[in-house]
Amino acid sequence: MIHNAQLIKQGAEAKVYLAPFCQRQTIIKERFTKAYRHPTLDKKLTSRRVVQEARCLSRCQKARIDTPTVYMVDTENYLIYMEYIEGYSVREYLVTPEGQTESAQTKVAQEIGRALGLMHNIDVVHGDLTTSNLLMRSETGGSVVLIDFGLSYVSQLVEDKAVDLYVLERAFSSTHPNTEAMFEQILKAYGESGKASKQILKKLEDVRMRGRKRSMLG
Ligand SMILES: Nc1ncnc2c1ncn2[C@@H]1O[C@H](COP(=O)(O)OP(=O)(O)OP(=O)(O)O)[C@@H](O)[C@H]1O
Repeated sequence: MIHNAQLIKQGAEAKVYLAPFCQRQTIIKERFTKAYRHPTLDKKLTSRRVVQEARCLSRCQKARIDTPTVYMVDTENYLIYMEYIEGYSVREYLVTPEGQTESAQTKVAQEIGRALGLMHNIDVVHGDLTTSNLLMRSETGGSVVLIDFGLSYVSQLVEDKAVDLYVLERAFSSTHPNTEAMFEQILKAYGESGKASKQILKKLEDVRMRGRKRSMLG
């Protein structure tokens, strides 16, 4: 690992470091290999996931969706070097109500909805939308950046995109009480910026219904 790297998150699947690289602070995400898998298969699967994550990040960036710029991919060591976003997460923003105005919250919701609409337009499904995976750039006064494409993939399916939104809705309702109105604003902005967004929002109603049935059945 790079000299002076500081571990900032140790997850179940990856370690995330902050380290100087080419004279700037850089995020280095390192995926683990799994000891229980056959070594050859494991190498293949782990490097495939690294490539998939980097590809989805680059695909978003090409479409001008604010995501960390990928500087380098090292498939031998399962590393992605990417831009460090100085800022805070939407989760942190929402749990610190001081200084939050209604209009500022509306702006954040509109940016999230727009970013998700654009991402789904290019058929990227994030796969793990939570308020921790939405960062706000300090530099620009809090514009929204999408991060953690570790579970992302390319799909044209309306169902996959609706489930993506549903995952975020559940994250909002379980982590942030009284944010139903904000989530509605996210969906409104999403509806205005996505190509097939009306169809996807319709599908979201079915996905919600299934979710409710499942929780009723326990
Ligand atoms: N580009 C970035 N800029 C700033 N902070 C970042 C960046 N990427 C990740 N982080 C920080 O590191 C944390 C963990 O990163 P990430 O969510 O990508 O990893 P993970 O959840 O462990 O990975 P995965 O879900 O792919 O297994 C984030 O919540 C965020 O705080």
